Amino acid sequence: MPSTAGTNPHPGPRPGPRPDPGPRPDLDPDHYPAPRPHSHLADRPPTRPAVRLEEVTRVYGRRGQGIRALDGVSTAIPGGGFTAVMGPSGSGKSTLLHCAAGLDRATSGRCWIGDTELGDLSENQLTALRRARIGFVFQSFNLVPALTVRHNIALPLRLAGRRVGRRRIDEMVERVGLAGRADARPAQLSGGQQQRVAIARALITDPEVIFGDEPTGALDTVTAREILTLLRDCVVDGGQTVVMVTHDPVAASFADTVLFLADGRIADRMTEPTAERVADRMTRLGAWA
Ligand SMILES: Nc1ncnc2c1ncn2[C@@H]1O[C@H](COP(=O)(O)OP(=O)(O)OP(=O)(O)O)[C@@H](O)[C@H]1O
Repeated sequence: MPSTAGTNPHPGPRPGPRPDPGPRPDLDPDHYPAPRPHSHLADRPPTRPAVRLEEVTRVYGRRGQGIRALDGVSTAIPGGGFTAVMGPSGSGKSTLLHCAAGLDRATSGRCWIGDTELGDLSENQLTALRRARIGFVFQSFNLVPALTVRHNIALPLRLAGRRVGRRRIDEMVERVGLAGRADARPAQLSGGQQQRVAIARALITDPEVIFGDEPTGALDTVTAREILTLLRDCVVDGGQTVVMVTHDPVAASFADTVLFLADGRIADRMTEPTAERVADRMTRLGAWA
């Protein structure tokens, strides 16, 4: 999906009323229809947080003297919801994702997946937790080129020493819309199909949380919408929790909640987002100045 950064007609905050810039083609609902209504959470009883951060800081550099990428972030992400994380470049989105997912250690503060505090875990325990309870989807797909679709999807089960049931893999292949392509290798698939494999691989262990770092960043608009719909289906139909970093307001509009980061802090939180409201909030954060 092309970033909206280069086409934003409202560069940076400015004093006084803004002139009407006319419609943004990338936010035109006919061009890019809105996702399903954000109503499914309202029908459910409140769930315990799937991910929780308490006063988390992450400072890069020697002896904590360097860049403060996260600066006292506290948030609870509900289970069974779709949360997008947005913010200007360098605001700490990836760092937040990495700390929350146990790919990086916070400098101070505490992070939980469910009831498990990550700071209490050894490296081996953290690796085991990631394999069993977390799925990842990246912008660059990160598939193993030599392995078929089926074997890529089965990989997390093999790494965790779990049984690989052929029927389960085939069901997963079908669920992500790749029936008939199970024996293909990644190079024989389109970008969107490769991301479907990556999502199936993330889902195969039935993880508590799927973290996505710009999962649609390398895809065209139509394919991105298909992938976002698939992720949303994981939440609405599968009861999964998805946390996704994105730069794209339209992608964020597929989420139930958007967290906005600025300078390593949570600057705002929006429920039932629309692309227009998200774009407006990002503009006011100075994201596209
Ligand atoms: N390994 C690292 N070493 C030093 N500084 C880092 C490291 N990783 C990130 N940073 C710095 O931490 C800050 C936050 O980076 P981060 O990648 O989390 O931001 P981001 O919001 O994801 O940015 P982008 O949207 O550009 O991907 C930035 O100033 C970045 O330069």
